[in-house]
Amino acid sequence: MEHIIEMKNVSWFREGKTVLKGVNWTVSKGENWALLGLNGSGKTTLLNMLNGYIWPTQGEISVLGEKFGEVDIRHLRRSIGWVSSSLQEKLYGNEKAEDLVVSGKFASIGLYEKPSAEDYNRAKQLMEQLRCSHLAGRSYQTCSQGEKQKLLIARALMGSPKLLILDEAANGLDFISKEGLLDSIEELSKQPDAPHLLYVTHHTEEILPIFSKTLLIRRGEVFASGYTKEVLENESLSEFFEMPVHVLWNQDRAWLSKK
Ligand SMILES: Nc1ncnc2c1ncn2[C@@H]1O[C@H](COP(=O)(O)OP(=O)(O)OP(=O)(O)O)[C@@H](O)[C@H]1O
Repeated sequence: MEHIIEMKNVSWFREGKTVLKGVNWTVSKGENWALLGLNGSGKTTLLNMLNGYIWPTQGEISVLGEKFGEVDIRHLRRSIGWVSSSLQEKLYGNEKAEDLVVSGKFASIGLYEKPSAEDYNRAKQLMEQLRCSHLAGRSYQTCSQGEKQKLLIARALMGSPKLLILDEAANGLDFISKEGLLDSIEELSKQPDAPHLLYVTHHTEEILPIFSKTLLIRRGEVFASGYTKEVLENESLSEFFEMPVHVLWNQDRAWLSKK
């Protein structure tokens, strides 16, 4: 498999509206990408498409080397983790943190078996890796937003995905929790068995240096795509936001202000 994601001229029309238009995008093996766009730019639609929940009106999609239309999408989904603050927040309540993490193994294959001691060991390891092992024994609903995000990432990793989508993962987090989560994501990316990461965000400064490539999407079209350092610069971002902005690079992250 050469490409992790390949979209060729992908469009999606709905209710007389063009939601995605002529999207060409290739994620090659070994790359971690950020996806940046304003509200309503088409990010969620794109993610729904990658996961096969919606079908392109035009164009071709391959994910993990499997071409849509020729592959059993439910099978493919087992290899894709999708952590979304808005979607998954509502799903769990009383469950203990470690049970929630362990359940990721079964969620991805859509059946429930009694988890083995080995499964719990793996869950513990993942919680340690994400620096949230102190949450064992706590019920999910009593955890903070930042802690919940880490548990949901650990849960997604339990299914050993090859592609992990982090969808507005730092939404609603305070400064400390956000930086803590970003540190964990950076560490995760350095593990030998790390999945390919796709980090979806509204904020340039959340794009860590591990995301060497960035896709800018605006009004359903690819505005720019390429090396993060080249994409996140004054001229291109001012045009992207249709407002003069200044980018300050600090510790390899792009901090934005109005000019
Ligand atoms: N099923 C649908 N039918 C009609 N229009 C839709 C549908 N789904 C999305 N849209 C429209 O397509 C556009 C893109 O929506 P999408 O949710 O993909 O944006 P987004 O980038 O994820 O936004 P946000 O950052 O606010 O979550 C919006 O204008 C939205 O109203």
